[in-house]
Amino acid sequence: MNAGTNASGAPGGVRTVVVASADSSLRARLRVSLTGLRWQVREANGGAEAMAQMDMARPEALLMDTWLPDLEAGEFAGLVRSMFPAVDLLRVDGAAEPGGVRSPRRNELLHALREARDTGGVVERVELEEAHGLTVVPPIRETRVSGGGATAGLPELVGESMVMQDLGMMIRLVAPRTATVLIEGETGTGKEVVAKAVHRMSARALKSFTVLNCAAIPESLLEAELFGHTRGAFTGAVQSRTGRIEAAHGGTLFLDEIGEMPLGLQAKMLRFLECGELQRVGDNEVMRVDVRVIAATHQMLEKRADEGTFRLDLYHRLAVFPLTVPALRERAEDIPALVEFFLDAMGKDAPRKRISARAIEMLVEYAWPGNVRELMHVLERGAILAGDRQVIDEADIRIRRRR
Ligand SMILES: Nc1ncnc2c1ncn2[C@@H]1O[C@H](COP(=O)(O)OP(=O)(O)OP(=O)(O)O)[C@@H](O)[C@H]1O
Repeated sequence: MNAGTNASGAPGGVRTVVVASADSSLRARLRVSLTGLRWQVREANGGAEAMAQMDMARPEALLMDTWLPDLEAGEFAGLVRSMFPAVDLLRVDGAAEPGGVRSPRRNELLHALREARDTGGVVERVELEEAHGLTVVPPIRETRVSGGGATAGLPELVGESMVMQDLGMMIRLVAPRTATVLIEGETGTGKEVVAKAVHRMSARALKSFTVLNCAAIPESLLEAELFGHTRGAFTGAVQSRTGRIEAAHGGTLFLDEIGEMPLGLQAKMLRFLECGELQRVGDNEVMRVDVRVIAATHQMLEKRADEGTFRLDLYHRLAVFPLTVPALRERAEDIPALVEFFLDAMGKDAPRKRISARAIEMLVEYAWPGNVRELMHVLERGAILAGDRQVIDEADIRIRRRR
């Protein structure tokens, strides 16, 4: 990211402003006023899109609505402050976010805001909505919301702990962009769930989500599996084959256990990530494909890179936007919600079971080395052990060791 710069990327020194609002008529009015004042306007209908615009356009100022559909406004403002400290951040109600820089042309921005309001702006919009019983734009909330907060819109990711809310917010920020994502976390924490969520919330959502587990394929076959091969390229290659990268064209490729990729193949992967070009094994022809890569690892890749067992350049290329999925023991408060989620899921095939308070206590106290996957299996086993009883109790919970 081009964090911390406000040098306008626009030609000829034209100043750029990003307008972040879900209200298209407000954006249109602001565009008219600001263009008249010789500002180049970049519009965004939510926080994630605004971050992408800021990254590309390096604006001098950001005008943000007091409510955004995807990110809590106070949190969004905090993120902008930390990533783009030199940007003048103003709310559309004319209030400046405290503590930030002031654009030399702040007065022009305030003038444009006033004009936009006078021509059917914020105040009238609220009045109109109230009069018609429509949703009223809520005031800016500076505190973190729980239950429907940052993980709202991510139904596949159960958990409302702070760490999961932070993760939810990062997912929503990166999803609409093309950046490569590296997901780190212990085994069973939900790295694949996170990768799918990034894909689902991206513009590629209707295209394929292709998974390749680098640890599950023998080293000798991995290159051909990823890049494809021509007929006769190697012994046993009786016909040509499309690789997973090519097959994922237009969509997302999820490379699980990327740390297991052999060093030689890492160089080829880096070339692909840098220029989007690939060659099938045994082929001279170069193909261009458009694939977003999301990689995951349970290993400390940076440490592996320092030790020389993983290419440092590939690590940096993958980790353009790193996401860390927290271990379950770091968010034990999510366990009751996860338990209900899994009991609901199991209740689709068999009578839905409940769980006793003491059993929940045991689950909350346990350290979960296998994370969410282990929790799911412990519950499945508990449900079987409970037999005809409707309630899973302490005796049905078989866990290997306590904290
Ligand atoms: N936050 C979550 N909410 C609901 N289900 C989850 C969550 N996290 C993980 N799961 C479930 O737990 C199981 C393991 O998740 P997943 O396969 O994504 O983990 P992983 O980190 O990719 O594992 P590995 O390191 O073994 O590849 C899956 O069945 C997944 O659906």
